[in-house]
Amino acid sequence: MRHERVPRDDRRGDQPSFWTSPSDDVLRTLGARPEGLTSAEAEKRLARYGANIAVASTRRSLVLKFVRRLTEPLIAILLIAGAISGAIGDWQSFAIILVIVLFSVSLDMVQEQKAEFAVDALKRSVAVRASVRRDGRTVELPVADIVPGDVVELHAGDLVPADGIIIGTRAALANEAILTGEPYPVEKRLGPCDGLSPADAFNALFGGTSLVGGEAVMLVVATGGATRFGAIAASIQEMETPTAFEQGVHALGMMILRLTGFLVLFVLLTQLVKHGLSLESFLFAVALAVGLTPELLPMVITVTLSRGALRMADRKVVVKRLSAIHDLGAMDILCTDKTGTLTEAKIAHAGSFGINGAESNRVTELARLNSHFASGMRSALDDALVAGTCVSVQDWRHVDDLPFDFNRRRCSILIARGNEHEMITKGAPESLLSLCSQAETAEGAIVPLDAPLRAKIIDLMEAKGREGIRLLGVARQSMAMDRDHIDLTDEADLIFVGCAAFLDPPKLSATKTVARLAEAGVRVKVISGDAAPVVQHLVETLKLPARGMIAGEEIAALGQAALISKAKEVDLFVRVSPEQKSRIVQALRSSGHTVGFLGDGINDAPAIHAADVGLSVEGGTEVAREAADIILLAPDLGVLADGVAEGRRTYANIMKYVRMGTSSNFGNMLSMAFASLFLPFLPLASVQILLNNLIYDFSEIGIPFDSADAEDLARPKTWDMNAVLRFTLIMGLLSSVFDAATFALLRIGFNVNVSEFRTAWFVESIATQILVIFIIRTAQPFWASRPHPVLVATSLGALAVALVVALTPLGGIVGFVPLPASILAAITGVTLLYLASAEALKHAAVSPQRPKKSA
Ligand SMILES: Nc1ncnc2c1ncn2[C@@H]1O[C@H](COP(=O)(O)OP(=O)(O)OP(=O)(O)O)[C@@H](O)[C@H]1O
Ligand SMILES: [Mg+2]
Repeated sequence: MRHERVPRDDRRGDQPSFWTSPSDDVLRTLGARPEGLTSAEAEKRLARYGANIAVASTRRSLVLKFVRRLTEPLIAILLIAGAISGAIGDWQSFAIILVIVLFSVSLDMVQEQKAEFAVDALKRSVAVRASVRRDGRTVELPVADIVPGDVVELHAGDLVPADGIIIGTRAALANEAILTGEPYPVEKRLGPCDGLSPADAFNALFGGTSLVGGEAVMLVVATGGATRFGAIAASIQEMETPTAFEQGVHALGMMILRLTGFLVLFVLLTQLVKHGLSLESFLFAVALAVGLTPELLPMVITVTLSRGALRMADRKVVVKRLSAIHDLGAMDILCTDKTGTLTEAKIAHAGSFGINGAESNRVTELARLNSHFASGMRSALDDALVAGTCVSVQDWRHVDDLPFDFNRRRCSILIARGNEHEMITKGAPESLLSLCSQAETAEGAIVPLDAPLRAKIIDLMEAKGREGIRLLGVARQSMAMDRDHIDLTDEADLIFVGCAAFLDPPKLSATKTVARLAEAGVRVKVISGDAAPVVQHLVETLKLPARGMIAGEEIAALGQAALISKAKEVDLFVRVSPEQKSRIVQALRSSGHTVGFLGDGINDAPAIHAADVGLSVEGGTEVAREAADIILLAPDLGVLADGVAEGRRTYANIMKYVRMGTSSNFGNMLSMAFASLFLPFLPLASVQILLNNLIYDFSEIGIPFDSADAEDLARPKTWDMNAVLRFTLIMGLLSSVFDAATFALLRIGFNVNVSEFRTAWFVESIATQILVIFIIRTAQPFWASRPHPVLVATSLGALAVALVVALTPLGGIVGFVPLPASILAAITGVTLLYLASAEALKHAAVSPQRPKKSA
């Protein structure tokens, strides 16, 4: 086996400032070649350096997860208490506790694990890939497979997959904001570089940054955890900030936890005072705490969201950040860019016109030369231009160019032919026109660009725009022969030649989608870099219900406060820069809206990042897809409206758990406190409480499958703590009243003994807890909304198991006794009465959510 020369240190590179060495030296140290590694070499290196993943996954193995759950304080105490009872001879309790605990812990875990696996597979399907030279060819590989020594080809819009040194470049511009905070792109060129600081390293690219212009070939020096900034970058990208909804659920969980703590202490104290210290009452208190803690909520949220993600995947929507599903359901404003989302992005060059409005080959020729020689970011407009043949490309030689950027909205090239030296600029026509002082006529004469001519050209452009034709202005200037470079000051005093025209058919599915969204309470706003007439025409063609328009120029003059009020009123934003896109999103968010942003370009990435829910499309640039939380695989926008419905359905189902959990927990707490005060014995043995908890958990497995009522899907929904508290108080009190009635009935009415009491109480408690789901899962009368068969099966199945355990000789193991028919009949009566009261009271408990104020 050939020994490979590779850097010694596996983790943090022993090449602290690799960019200070000449690239040949770096190639040699890495045992690499400009044409790339072979697959065999790469495989060896992968084994040695590990996958190129900046932050090792925190996902634990199944066994570790299991152990971690068993060592959670409550479960641990329970197991110890169980062991003590085993030690003093009550081995039966010990065995039962052990079985129940193991069973319920595995039940949660298996569900969670299954869901996570499925979602991980989905995420991998949209993972970032990179073009790598291997075996003398360029192949697309998952970023994780990249190793030191690899040669990676990068284009504008790509993410830089690892740290490396540039060995080839064409006007590469990198955005390193994620590392340096500097929003403006920095130029990258060949080295070596003297500066020791990475900020000086003009010849290096760093993992986590992105290429926003030009092209670069990079030799990978460090991967994964060894990258200079990779770890930071990845943690920024991967950070899942909890949504308002998750925070709400968490706050609620904490509140229940504290109440449970109080209650358990209270029960322990009353037992202590009444009966002195006993293992039994201690076990009872612990079992109670286990039963009452909302330990299932996190698992429930994961499982419900994962199921939501899987269902969305069926509709060709991949969810990268699970909690984005909530945001999608809560979203009340969707911002979208134009090309590729509202249009087909099948851009075709549809001729050109000169200053008199007549068809002009000259303009087309100049535009094509510009597209051909421009080295920066290429847009679909360039592709459309160079798709046609340009006769004179061969004659010209590239001298210099000023790449495109989204703030100038133009690019210039300097080319030479014989003794000609020409600068050609193309870009957003109205701003290009303002840089011109002369114009070229169809006959080739240069005339002054006076006010009437200027007005005529503007009229011409607006007329084309109103027909939905996109335009790029073309201007030129002859330069002195000794000029070998151009800079921004040269973009002045130009000669206007005309405009190239483009067509991009509107996406007809957008009309229906926007209508569906509007019906669902989501307002759509278009945020485009294009000109006002084009956007206006598109909006009219698609019959979008949009009002008001504002241009980037005006936005630049607005303070944030003014923008906040303006952004709410206006639906169309034109000629906006990438920074303005994200400013608009932030303004909308700060006025209380939940904002989505759908875009595909480099210029959309900041806004996608700034939104509550960032959306991109399969064909979008890598940076946009990386910034997005959700990626639409199908070009049809209809999936978006489906996604919103799915988000709301998921929300509705989680609310079912929350309601079930809070009302029964709160009710049980009150009842237990009450029982331990007034009963001469414990209302349930500890194993019975655990069994109750287990069966109840099982009954809820079906909830993520459940369908939601049309009412739940109609409006954006957000977490409302007051509504939850209101529900908890009303429904919790109701269940306590019925518990108290059952106590009284059993003790006074039937004068039962301890075992009979516990059996009857167990049956009543589990039946009411399980069956009430059919009442509270819908705001309609329960018979009007049909539950999902899986939910029916798990609920009734769990109830059947509970009844079998309690009412057959099997129950003897956990201390149950057969009940006389009269008691059974009475319990059935109480349960039915409870369900009827719950049905009657639920409208008061579920206060209808206040509709969010619309924009
Ligand atoms: N290759 C190019 N050369 C010169 N100018 C360009 C080029 N690409 C785009 N422009 C100019 O920059 C403007 C903004 O670019 P672009 O249309 O991609 O922005 P956007 O915000 O993504 O718009 P959209 O809503 O259409 O997706 C264009 O309208 C055009 O005037
Ligand atoms: Mg765009």
